[in-house]
Amino acid sequence: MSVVDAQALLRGSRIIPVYTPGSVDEAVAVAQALLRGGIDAIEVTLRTPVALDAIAAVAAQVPGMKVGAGTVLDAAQMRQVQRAGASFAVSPGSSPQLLAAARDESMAYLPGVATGSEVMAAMAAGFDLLKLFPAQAINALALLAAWRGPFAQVRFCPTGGIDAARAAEYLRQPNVACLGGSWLTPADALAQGDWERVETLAREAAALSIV
Ligand SMILES: O=C(O)C(=O)C[C@H](O)[C@H](O)COP(=O)(O)O
Repeated sequence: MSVVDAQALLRGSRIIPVYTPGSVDEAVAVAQALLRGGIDAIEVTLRTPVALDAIAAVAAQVPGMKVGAGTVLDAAQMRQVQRAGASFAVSPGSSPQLLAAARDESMAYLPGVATGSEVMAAMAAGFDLLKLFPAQAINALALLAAWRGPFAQVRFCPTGGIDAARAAEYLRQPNVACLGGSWLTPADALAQGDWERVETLAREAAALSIV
Protein backbone atom coordinates (compact mmCIF):
# COMPACT_ATOMS: atom_id res chain seq x y z
CA MET A 1 0.00 0.00 0.00
CA SER A 2 1.42 3.35 -0.91
CA VAL A 3 0.75 6.99 -1.58
CA VAL A 4 -0.75 7.40 -5.06
CA ASP A 5 0.59 10.31 -7.13
CA ALA A 6 -2.40 12.68 -7.20
CA GLN A 7 -0.44 15.31 -9.13
CA ALA A 8 0.09 12.83 -11.95
CA LEU A 9 -3.54 11.67 -11.90
CA LEU A 10 -4.90 15.22 -12.14
CA ARG A 11 -2.24 16.68 -14.44
CA GLY A 12 -4.03 18.70 -17.09
CA SER A 13 -7.26 18.83 -15.05
CA ARG A 14 -6.86 22.37 -13.79
CA ILE A 15 -10.45 23.08 -12.76
CA ILE A 16 -12.32 20.55 -10.65
CA PRO A 17 -16.02 21.28 -10.24
CA VAL A 18 -17.32 20.55 -6.75
CA TYR A 19 -20.76 19.01 -7.16
CA THR A 20 -23.30 17.83 -4.57
CA PRO A 21 -25.48 15.18 -6.23
CA GLY A 22 -29.29 15.38 -6.13
CA SER A 23 -29.73 12.02 -7.84
CA VAL A 24 -27.76 9.37 -9.70
CA ASP A 25 -29.26 10.37 -13.08
CA GLU A 26 -28.47 14.03 -12.41
CA ALA A 27 -24.85 13.15 -11.58
CA VAL A 28 -24.40 11.27 -14.85
CA ALA A 29 -25.96 14.13 -16.84
CA VAL A 30 -23.78 16.70 -15.06
CA ALA A 31 -20.61 14.69 -15.65
CA GLN A 32 -21.48 14.27 -19.35
CA ALA A 33 -22.18 18.01 -19.71
CA LEU A 34 -18.91 18.94 -18.02
CA LEU A 35 -17.00 16.57 -20.27
CA ARG A 36 -18.67 18.00 -23.39
CA GLY A 37 -17.53 21.42 -22.18
CA GLY A 38 -13.93 20.26 -21.81
CA ILE A 39 -13.73 19.56 -18.06
CA ASP A 40 -12.52 16.03 -17.31
CA ALA A 41 -12.52 15.82 -13.50
CA ILE A 42 -15.29 16.19 -10.94
CA GLU A 43 -15.46 16.11 -7.14
CA VAL A 44 -18.76 14.57 -6.01
CA THR A 45 -19.35 15.48 -2.38
CA LEU A 46 -20.58 12.95 0.17
CA ARG A 47 -23.23 15.35 1.37
CA THR A 48 -26.33 13.53 0.14
CA PRO A 49 -27.48 9.91 0.56
CA VAL A 50 -27.10 9.21 -3.17
CA ALA A 51 -23.45 10.27 -3.29
CA LEU A 52 -21.81 6.82 -3.30
CA ASP A 53 -24.20 5.55 -5.98
CA ALA A 54 -23.62 8.75 -7.96
CA ILE A 55 -19.84 8.22 -7.84
CA ALA A 56 -20.26 4.60 -8.95
CA ALA A 57 -22.56 5.59 -11.83
CA VAL A 58 -20.25 8.32 -13.13
CA ALA A 59 -17.25 6.00 -12.88
CA ALA A 60 -19.09 3.30 -14.83
CA GLN A 61 -21.04 5.39 -17.35
CA VAL A 62 -18.92 8.44 -18.18
CA PRO A 63 -15.64 7.25 -19.67
CA GLY A 64 -12.98 9.93 -19.72
CA MET A 65 -14.26 11.63 -16.56
CA LYS A 66 -12.03 11.36 -13.50
CA VAL A 67 -14.48 11.07 -10.63
CA GLY A 68 -13.39 12.03 -7.16
CA ALA A 69 -15.18 12.00 -3.82
CA GLY A 70 -15.38 15.17 -1.73
CA THR A 71 -16.27 15.84 1.90
CA VAL A 72 -14.45 12.64 2.90
CA LEU A 73 -14.36 13.10 6.66
CA ASP A 74 -13.16 9.78 8.11
CA ALA A 75 -11.38 6.53 7.30
CA ALA A 76 -14.62 4.58 6.82
CA GLN A 77 -15.68 7.02 4.10
CA MET A 78 -12.25 6.69 2.47
CA ARG A 79 -12.86 2.95 2.16
CA GLN A 80 -16.43 3.46 0.90
CA VAL A 81 -15.44 5.86 -1.87
CA GLN A 82 -12.60 3.58 -2.96
CA ARG A 83 -15.06 0.69 -3.29
CA ALA A 84 -17.58 2.90 -5.11
CA GLY A 85 -14.99 3.53 -7.83
CA ALA A 86 -13.72 7.02 -7.03
CA SER A 87 -10.28 7.66 -8.49
CA PHE A 88 -9.40 10.36 -5.99
CA ALA A 89 -10.62 11.67 -2.63
CA VAL A 90 -10.70 15.19 -1.19
CA SER A 91 -11.29 16.48 2.34
CA PRO A 92 -11.97 19.96 3.70
CA GLY A 93 -9.36 19.26 6.42
CA SER A 94 -7.27 16.28 7.39
CA SER A 95 -6.42 13.87 10.18
CA PRO A 96 -3.77 11.20 10.82
CA GLN A 97 -6.49 8.57 10.31
CA LEU A 98 -7.44 9.93 6.89
CA LEU A 99 -3.82 10.16 5.74
CA ALA A 100 -3.26 6.54 6.83
CA ALA A 101 -6.50 5.37 5.20
CA ALA A 102 -5.61 6.96 1.85
CA ARG A 103 -2.27 5.17 1.96
CA ASP A 104 -3.88 1.85 3.02
CA GLU A 105 -6.48 2.06 0.24
CA SER A 106 -3.92 3.28 -2.34
CA MET A 107 -6.27 6.18 -3.02
CA ALA A 108 -5.08 9.39 -4.64
CA TYR A 109 -5.85 11.91 -1.91
CA LEU A 110 -5.92 15.68 -1.53
CA PRO A 111 -5.97 16.43 2.21
CA GLY A 112 -7.33 19.83 3.18
CA VAL A 113 -4.94 22.36 4.71
CA ALA A 114 -5.18 25.93 5.95
CA THR A 115 -1.98 26.31 8.00
CA GLY A 116 1.75 25.60 7.66
CA SER A 117 1.59 22.89 10.32
CA GLU A 118 -1.11 21.07 8.36
CA VAL A 119 1.00 21.31 5.19
CA MET A 120 3.90 19.79 7.11
CA ALA A 121 1.78 16.93 8.50
CA ALA A 122 0.55 16.09 4.99
CA MET A 123 4.09 16.29 3.56
CA ALA A 124 5.43 14.02 6.31
CA ALA A 125 2.80 11.43 5.33
CA GLY A 126 3.92 11.63 1.69
CA PHE A 127 1.18 13.80 0.17
CA ASP A 128 2.14 16.69 -2.11
CA LEU A 129 -1.11 17.88 -3.73
CA LEU A 130 -3.14 19.60 -1.04
CA LYS A 131 -6.56 21.23 -1.03
CA LEU A 132 -6.20 24.79 0.28
CA PHE A 133 -9.56 25.43 1.95
CA PRO A 134 -11.50 27.68 2.43
CA ALA A 135 -9.43 29.68 -0.06
CA GLN A 136 -11.09 33.07 -0.08
CA ALA A 137 -11.69 33.09 3.68
CA ILE A 138 -8.01 32.44 4.48
CA ASN A 139 -6.55 34.87 1.92
CA ALA A 140 -5.16 31.96 -0.06
CA LEU A 141 -3.40 34.07 -2.71
CA ALA A 142 -1.18 35.55 0.01
CA LEU A 143 -0.61 32.11 1.59
CA LEU A 144 0.34 30.63 -1.78
CA ALA A 145 2.95 33.35 -2.31
CA ALA A 146 4.34 32.94 1.22
CA TRP A 147 4.53 29.12 0.98
CA ARG A 148 6.37 29.00 -2.34
CA GLY A 149 9.70 29.25 -0.51
CA PRO A 150 9.39 26.83 2.41
CA PHE A 151 7.07 24.32 0.70
CA ALA A 152 8.58 24.47 -2.79
CA GLN A 153 7.72 20.88 -3.75
CA VAL A 154 4.07 21.08 -2.68
CA ARG A 155 1.26 21.93 -5.13
CA PHE A 156 -2.12 23.24 -4.06
CA CYS A 157 -5.75 23.00 -5.15
CA PRO A 158 -7.37 26.12 -3.67
CA THR A 159 -11.12 25.76 -3.16
CA GLY A 160 -13.79 27.78 -1.37
CA GLY A 161 -15.30 31.01 -2.63
CA ILE A 162 -13.62 30.79 -6.05
CA ASP A 163 -15.72 31.64 -9.09
CA ALA A 164 -15.13 32.27 -12.79
CA ALA A 165 -13.98 35.83 -12.10
CA ARG A 166 -11.37 34.76 -9.55
CA ALA A 167 -10.15 31.54 -11.17
CA ALA A 168 -7.59 32.97 -13.60
CA GLU A 169 -5.53 34.69 -10.91
CA TYR A 170 -5.35 31.48 -8.87
CA LEU A 171 -4.33 29.48 -11.94
CA ARG A 172 -1.45 31.87 -12.58
CA GLN A 173 0.20 31.01 -9.25
CA PRO A 174 3.13 28.66 -9.91
CA ASN A 175 2.29 26.40 -6.94
CA VAL A 176 -1.35 25.98 -7.97
CA ALA A 177 -1.88 22.70 -9.83
CA CYS A 178 -5.67 22.91 -9.97
CA LEU A 179 -8.58 24.62 -8.24
CA GLY A 180 -12.03 23.59 -7.12
CA GLY A 181 -15.37 25.33 -7.08
CA SER A 182 -19.09 24.82 -7.16
CA TRP A 183 -19.81 27.63 -9.61
CA LEU A 184 -20.01 25.24 -12.60
CA THR A 185 -23.02 23.41 -11.16
CA PRO A 186 -25.41 26.13 -9.95
CA ALA A 187 -28.45 24.95 -8.02
CA ASP A 188 -30.96 26.53 -10.40
CA ALA A 189 -29.40 24.89 -13.45
CA LEU A 190 -29.51 21.52 -11.69
CA ALA A 191 -33.14 22.05 -10.62
CA GLN A 192 -34.12 22.84 -14.22
CA GLY A 193 -32.03 20.06 -15.76
CA ASP A 194 -30.28 22.76 -17.75
CA TRP A 195 -27.27 20.70 -18.87
CA GLU A 196 -26.49 23.15 -21.64
CA ARG A 197 -25.78 25.80 -19.03
CA VAL A 198 -23.45 23.42 -17.18
CA GLU A 199 -21.73 22.68 -20.49
CA THR A 200 -21.34 26.40 -21.23
CA LEU A 201 -19.92 27.10 -17.76
CA ALA A 202 -17.51 24.21 -18.27
CA ARG A 203 -16.44 25.52 -21.67
CA GLU A 204 -15.77 28.98 -20.21
CA ALA A 205 -13.80 27.46 -17.32
CA ALA A 206 -11.79 25.19 -19.61
CA ALA A 207 -10.85 28.23 -21.70
CA LEU A 208 -9.56 29.99 -18.56
CA SER A 209 -7.24 27.14 -17.78
CA ILE A 210 -5.48 27.22 -21.18
CA VAL A 211 -3.00 29.95 -20.28
O1 LIG B 1 -17.14 19.44 0.85
C1 LIG B 1 -15.91 19.59 0.86
O2 LIG B 1 -15.12 18.64 0.80
C2 LIG B 1 -15.37 20.95 0.94
O3 LIG B 1 -14.25 21.11 1.28
C3 LIG B 1 -16.17 22.09 0.62
C4 LIG B 1 -16.26 22.39 -0.86
O4 LIG B 1 -15.06 22.20 -1.53
C5 LIG B 1 -16.73 23.77 -1.00
O5 LIG B 1 -18.01 23.85 -0.45
C6 LIG B 1 -16.76 24.30 -2.40
O6 LIG B 1 -16.60 25.65 -2.26
P1 LIG B 1 -17.46 26.73 -3.06
O7 LIG B 1 -16.93 26.73 -4.47
O8 LIG B 1 -17.19 27.99 -2.32
O9 LIG B 1 -18.90 26.31 -2.97
